[in-house]
Amino acid sequence: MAKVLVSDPIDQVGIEILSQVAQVDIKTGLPAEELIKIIPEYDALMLRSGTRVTQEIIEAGTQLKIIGRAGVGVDNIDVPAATRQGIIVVNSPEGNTIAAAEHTLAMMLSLSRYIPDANASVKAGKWDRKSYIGSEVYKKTLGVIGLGKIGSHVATVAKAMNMKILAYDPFISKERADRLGCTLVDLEFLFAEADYITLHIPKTPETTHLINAETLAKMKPNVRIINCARGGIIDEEALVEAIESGKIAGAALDVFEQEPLGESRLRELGSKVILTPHLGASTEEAQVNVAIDVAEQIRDVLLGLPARSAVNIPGLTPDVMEKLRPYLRLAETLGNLVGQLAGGRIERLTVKLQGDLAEVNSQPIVIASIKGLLSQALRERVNYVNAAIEAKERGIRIIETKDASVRDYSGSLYLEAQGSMGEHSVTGALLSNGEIRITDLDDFPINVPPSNNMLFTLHRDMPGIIGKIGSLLGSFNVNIASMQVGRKIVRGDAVMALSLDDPLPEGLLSEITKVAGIRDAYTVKL
Ligand SMILES: NC(=O)c1ccc[n+]([C@@H]2O[C@H](COP(=O)([O-])OP(=O)(O)OC[C@H]3O[C@@H](n4cnc5c(N)ncnc54)[C@H](O)[C@@H]3O)[C@@H](O)[C@H]2O)c1
Ligand SMILES: O=C(O)CC[C@@H](O)C(=O)O
Repeated sequence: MAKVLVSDPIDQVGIEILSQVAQVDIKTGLPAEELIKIIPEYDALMLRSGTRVTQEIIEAGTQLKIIGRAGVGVDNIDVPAATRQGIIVVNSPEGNTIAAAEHTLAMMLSLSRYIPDANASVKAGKWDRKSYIGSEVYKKTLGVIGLGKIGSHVATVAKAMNMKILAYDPFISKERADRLGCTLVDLEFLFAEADYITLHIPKTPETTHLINAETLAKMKPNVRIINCARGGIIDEEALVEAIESGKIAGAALDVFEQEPLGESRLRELGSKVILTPHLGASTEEAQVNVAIDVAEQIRDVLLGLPARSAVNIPGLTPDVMEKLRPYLRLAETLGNLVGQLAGGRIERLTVKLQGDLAEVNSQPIVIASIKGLLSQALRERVNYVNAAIEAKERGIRIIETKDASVRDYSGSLYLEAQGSMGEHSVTGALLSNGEIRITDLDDFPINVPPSNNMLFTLHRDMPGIIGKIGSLLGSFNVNIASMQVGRKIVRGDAVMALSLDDPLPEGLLSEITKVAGIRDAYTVKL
């Protein structure tokens, strides 16, 4: 039975889903060394933001097939390291959107009305109504940085509170911003105009310390900043100075450069600052949503099904995957075949989807073709996750084309590879019963099923040559299962495709190439 390690607190509903297919061990708060020690025995790892999945942990996870992040941000997982190792990383892109957006709005209102401090004061026995004169958000300007899922919901609710919304997001269209009632602006304008600034962007090299001494200096003195996105987008030192010196009015932070927050001057800024311990996703509803979303994906992957929200492979719904599965098999088989014909060092692979196949999502088929192409070199190390990256690292140029006008079969796949043994092409199609047929080799029409041991020859179309090859194979006790010849013109060049019951013995291939009229011969294992 597969084994899943749950390394952060996850809602019970997720554990129940995982338990349908795996032994589930819940071990939260493990130090990194401990995790490295035990990870080799697990097929899957499920976590929240509390576990940092480093390259070292990933490399130790030799059995790992999937890492599931019960939440959105995967910045606590070394995704490139997982991709290199062929491990799928999945998340829950929408499960906690509302929770994080509502936390943001709660922070904005609490900051404006000093609610945490006023509450603490009453609980301390006081009745102080003078110290907590707040300000309204009504008719104020909210600057939303990052108009994705959470930013959009924040903007929609803030709009209903009659706030004017400015948004900065270089990847969002004006039409989408218009539909949300937001004005897309550049950062300089947003900094200069906003009374509240809220961050809803991922932490990337470009967004790290986006809010720093220089950008803080461009803001209004009454501005209040809310960060429920990721620690490190704000330079905390610079923020503390700006609040202390009165350059800005305050900040509400749910996320920090270091989590848990250690010693920090942020704690000393009184009612101008609200701090919560990364609670954006902490609602019952969100925790159920993300637990179900991610546990289901882990379960499916352990059952050999696709994941719907993989961050490092194309996400495919099970019904689309079901339809594509026979074509993925076709692509892998042809990739493997053309890779062996073209030789070890492949420089280029062209993948052409023809006929009805030109209508489907090509990305998985291209990836399957690459997987097949690299399978001789990498064996089980290559999979759908790392095939593209492995090809890139080997400098293989991938060209993808489509031609809906090819109508030999309802859909066919053409692969052409340039490698150390020259350029070769193969075409294949599926019969109505799902069987694969190789329908073309180096532009010669044939019609053969793939088999474990195959022999292909390029020869002159002349009497006796087929018999000679047959006798030669017979003299080495190799049984022929099927044989097909393809030619374009009579007595011109032709190809012969043979399925063999036995592998070709050492030395036989060079004997075959010596037969008069044979130009080339290739043996292939599929
Ligand atoms: N506090 C929490 O518990 C909590 C919960 C959920 C999500 N989050 C975080 O909130 C953030 C937003 O999540 P989401 O689900 O809305 O993500 P999303 O992907 O839907 O939206 C992110 C938006 O940021 C934009 N963006 C990317 N780089 C940008 C840049 N340099 N400048 C401006 N915009 C940029 C993207 O175009 C996108 O529209 C993420 O960092 C996520 O990790 C935090
Ligand atoms: O796990 C959590 O509670 C935080 C989740 C949040 O930061 C996310 O990115 O989804």
